[in-house]
Amino acid sequence: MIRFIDVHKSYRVEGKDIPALEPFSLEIADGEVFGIIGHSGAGKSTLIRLINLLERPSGGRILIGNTEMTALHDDALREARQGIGMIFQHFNLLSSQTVVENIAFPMRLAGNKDAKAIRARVDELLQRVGLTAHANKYPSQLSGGQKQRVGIARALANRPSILLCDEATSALDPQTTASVLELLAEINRELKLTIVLITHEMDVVRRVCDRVAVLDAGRIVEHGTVADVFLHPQHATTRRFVNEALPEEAAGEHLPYENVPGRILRLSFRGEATWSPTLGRVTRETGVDFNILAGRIDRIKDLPYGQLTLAMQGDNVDTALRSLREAGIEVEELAR
Ligand SMILES: Nc1ncnc2c1ncn2[C@@H]1O[C@H](COP(=O)(O)OP(=O)(O)OP(=O)(O)O)[C@@H](O)[C@H]1O
Repeated sequence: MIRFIDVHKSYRVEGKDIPALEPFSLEIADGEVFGIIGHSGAGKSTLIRLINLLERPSGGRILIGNTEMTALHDDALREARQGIGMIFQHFNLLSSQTVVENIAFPMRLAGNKDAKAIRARVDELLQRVGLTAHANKYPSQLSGGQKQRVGIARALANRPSILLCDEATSALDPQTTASVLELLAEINRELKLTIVLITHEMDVVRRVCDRVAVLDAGRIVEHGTVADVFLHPQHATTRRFVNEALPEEAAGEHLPYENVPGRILRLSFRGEATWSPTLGRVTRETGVDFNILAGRIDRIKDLPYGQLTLAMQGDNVDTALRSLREAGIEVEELAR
């Protein structure tokens, strides 16, 4: 578990303390993929760099497991950092070194002198990230997606339990982004390591994260499971991010309802409820009529979900809504 306890951070600029992160406490569980989303300048890089103490907090404590990171210095800190891998937006590879040498680098840095063992580990990592055929190339001979795969292999070299991803897909096209996110999800599943990623794209959060925190001007304004935050965003900033990831019409938020007869409802289905014919059953049983105004079916990580905006009419609408809720469908009334 990564724990931030009453942490805050200011930068000293020209003799003045400029706050970058307001005091916050946060827990990130072992084995989860945790996303931090925010606009430029919100404090994402600062927050993620606090975890491995690339930035020291101005106050508060940061713990990883039972180790208080904020109490460590020098050798102890260097050792603790070996348990934390990091990948970057611009990859940060050594341009004069081959793929193999780049991946071997952190093992050498950690004092490993067994060339055979290092090479065996590099080969294993090359296979994991799908770059075996590119082992002897230099970074300039690789595509952006391949460079990030080298970054991932290098970050995994010393078998960390935490992987930090600093805008790892921001420089990649959508298709390459999807394949790198799929690789991160696979690593999380198979190696059970904790992944903390920062991004300004809700779609990245939707594809791989279990939970998310929304940062706005140095404050965590909302956090929770991705499904909760995605389907019921509370804060204006979160709503903007969600709407960027979805065509707004699909959520049915701003349709001209005035001329539509009936009560305007938004139904959200999660998991198994997405596939079961509950709406048909309930409307048959209660004799209500409905008219679909907007809708979508998608996935949040591995969870299928659907949202339908509809107008419902009839004498038994309240009974129908009760039955839908009992069947695990969330019902919001948008207008009546
Ligand atoms: N080394 C520094 N010295 C002074 N101020 C800094 C420093 N690093 C960051 N800041 C300031 O702290 C605030 C948060 O910056 P941070 O880089 O953490 O945001 P971010 O959300 O990662 O933004 P971006 O997506 O643009 O990288 C900003 O106002 C920034 O100008």
